[in-house]
Amino acid sequence: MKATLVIENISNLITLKGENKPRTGLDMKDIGLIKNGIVAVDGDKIIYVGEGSLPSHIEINEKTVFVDGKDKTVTPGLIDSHTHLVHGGSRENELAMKLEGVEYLDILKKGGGIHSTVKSTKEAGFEELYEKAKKSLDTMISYGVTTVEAKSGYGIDDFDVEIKQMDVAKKLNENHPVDIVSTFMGAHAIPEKYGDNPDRFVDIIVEKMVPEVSKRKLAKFCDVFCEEGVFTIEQSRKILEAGRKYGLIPKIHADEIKPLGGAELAAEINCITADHLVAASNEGIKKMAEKKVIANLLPGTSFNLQTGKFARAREMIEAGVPISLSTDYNPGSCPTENLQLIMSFASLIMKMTPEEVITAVTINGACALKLEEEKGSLEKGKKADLVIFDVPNLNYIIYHFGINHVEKVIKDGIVIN
Ligand SMILES: N=CN[C@@H](CCC(=O)O)C(=O)O
Ligand SMILES: [Zn+2]
Repeated sequence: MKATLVIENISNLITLKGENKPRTGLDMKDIGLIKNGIVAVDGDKIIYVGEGSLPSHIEINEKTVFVDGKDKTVTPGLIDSHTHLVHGGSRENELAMKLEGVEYLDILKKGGGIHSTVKSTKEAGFEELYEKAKKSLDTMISYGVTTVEAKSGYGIDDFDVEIKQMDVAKKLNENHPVDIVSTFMGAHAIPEKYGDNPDRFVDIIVEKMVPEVSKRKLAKFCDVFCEEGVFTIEQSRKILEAGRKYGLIPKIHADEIKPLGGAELAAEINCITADHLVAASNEGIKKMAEKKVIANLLPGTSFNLQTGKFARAREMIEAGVPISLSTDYNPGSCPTENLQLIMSFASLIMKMTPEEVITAVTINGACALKLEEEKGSLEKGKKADLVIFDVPNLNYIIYHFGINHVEKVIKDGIVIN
């Protein structure tokens, strides 16, 4: 077996090795740490992970690239499994309102918030959206993110705009080193013209949009903003079940602000993830644990919305719910691409340990995107997506917060920076 790339003398090699399934409870602390580790890669795949030097069956030659990992911490490529990557415009105009205490759902009700980004996304051409999202991806990869989920949802009833967003994501996936997984989220807000009859819009999503998205293979997942004043539990169930019928795996924005029962619904219909969950009930948490629905937590959103309320990560972990963590990058409720900052919030505010945090943004993030067979841990046969952090240990990444600790990213076996 020949190695095209070897990362050697790694002071802290965090492999996350283990079963390819969502990690829960104490398993979230088991990060497969190897001191003085070594990783060998052939092309875009890992061929060896171990301690010390390479075994004799791994050949090297003059073309093999060597990277020194002394005093570094190496992890699998980070996975940001909840973003609204492709959108037009920005919403810093909402800051003054937020500082005055106007709530997120009230801004939305008045035709701002998501509706204002719907307008900007409609006005932006394909190239403009592409370049803007590309810039965000460049930032994300510089922070160690090698796989990103991207939702539509700023076209809502304008299906051409929904398709434009997913086409941009598709082209970026082809051209940019970061892997992008698409989610159809036409059910992101009730369009003004359906204000009196939201069920009519639900029917359009179910009867027209979902079959077309599936036919054109534009998305892997289907998502709904299940929230007071947005989509009800019944409407969400209807949309997600229609999605599943057409091969789109269900995800749900659940109990972000009001405890509507989104967590319970996620368990009932076996969503792969329920996201946000700030207001999730005890019963919802219990049911998610039973069904092993991943809680995709987004503490950057709580921080930015200034509600002072964060998802109950500790109770979820103790109940046996698998946790992933994401930025929720979007222009309104969480305008940041920085997943390392989210990792610090998860620990400093939601009291997750550094081990639980790294599990949440690697193997559990991979599970949140159903990519666990190829990503999320450093093991033979998996994709050679790795991050070299210029830090003496894992705790340092979390503790020394707000700056970028990445020294190099390796994507598909290629050293990016
Ligand atoms: N809550 C709904 N959707 C996004 C926000 C989108 C926006 O405000 O533009 C979220 O996950 O936070
Ligand atoms: Zn979201």
